[in-house]
Amino acid sequence: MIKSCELCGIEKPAIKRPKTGQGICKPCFFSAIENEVHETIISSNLFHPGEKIAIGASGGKDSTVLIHLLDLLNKRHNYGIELHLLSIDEGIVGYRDDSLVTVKRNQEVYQLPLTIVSYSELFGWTMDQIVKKIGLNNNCTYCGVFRRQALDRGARMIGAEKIATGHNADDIAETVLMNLLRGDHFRLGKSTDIVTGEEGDMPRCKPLKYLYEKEIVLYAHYQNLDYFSTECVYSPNAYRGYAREFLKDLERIRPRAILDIIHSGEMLSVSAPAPAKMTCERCGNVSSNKICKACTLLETLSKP
Ligand SMILES: Nc1ncnc2c1ncn2[C@@H]1O[C@H](COP(=O)(O)OP(=O)(O)OP(=O)(O)O)[C@@H](O)[C@H]1O
Repeated sequence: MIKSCELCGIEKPAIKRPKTGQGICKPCFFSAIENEVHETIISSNLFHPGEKIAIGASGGKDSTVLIHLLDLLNKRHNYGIELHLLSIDEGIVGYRDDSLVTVKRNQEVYQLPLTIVSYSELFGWTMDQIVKKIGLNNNCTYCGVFRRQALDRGARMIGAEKIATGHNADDIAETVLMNLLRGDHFRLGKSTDIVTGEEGDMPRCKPLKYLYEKEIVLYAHYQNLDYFSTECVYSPNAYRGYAREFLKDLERIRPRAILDIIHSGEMLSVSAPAPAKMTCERCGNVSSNKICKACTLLETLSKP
């Protein structure tokens, strides 16, 4: 006898759901993903009517699924939010220029406004130039610090109230593991927050916080979404790579491990007070010190 979908009991199962192991049909899989993200948005009170949300659009699978879901759920459930795509061009030839072409195609599909800001216009350096100058050792640090500030400045430019990024459950569980291994108890406490930066003027939220990477890939595939799937041409973050491999091994044995790590992270309290937010004396952007990390890195680049 052919088994039917474990959710509706009618259709033929087409997918073994990575998160639960259930054999389900495509329509039930789509509903499960869409309802889970809606539930996350509502239970965490992520959006308010009239808000402009800048979606960090990199052209990759996560942010492409994020664009698709926010557009769909905003219409389906009348959130009353205005969506605006925001892409950061780090200046990596053969990687970001190609992924931005994908973002532009999606802008047409979803008919959403798109703003692109580049490292070169904001900082006077492209990542290609930075790598030429400093090599492949510390380049991810520069890229991460600059991207954080570029997203903030881009979102302010377009008049957004909040940034939404495509960070998924795997990304968050990896970050919990990395902070645990580093003994970084302050970041450990913050790493599972669904909204961060509320103390500053540009909060960030992660509506895909509970979605597994494998399910995002399946959703994008079965919905025929247009995304760019090449890895960055520069060396990946090695430490995160180890955490990722470990997490994948755990997931193979016990798929719930990803959610359990997130829940453990959520339960760990932070004993240290958050560093006070200041304004960088040099560039005027948000900082935890007198001079922000981006300006400090720019200073090192300007040295011969
Ligand atoms: N160049 C960029 N421009 C705009 N947003 C970005 C950019 N890079 C990353 N982001 C945002 O940060 C999120 C996490 O980025 P990360 O580098 O971890 O990429 P990822 O996990 O491969 O995500 P994606 O599949 O969306 O590229 C992305 O989903 C996106 O919302």
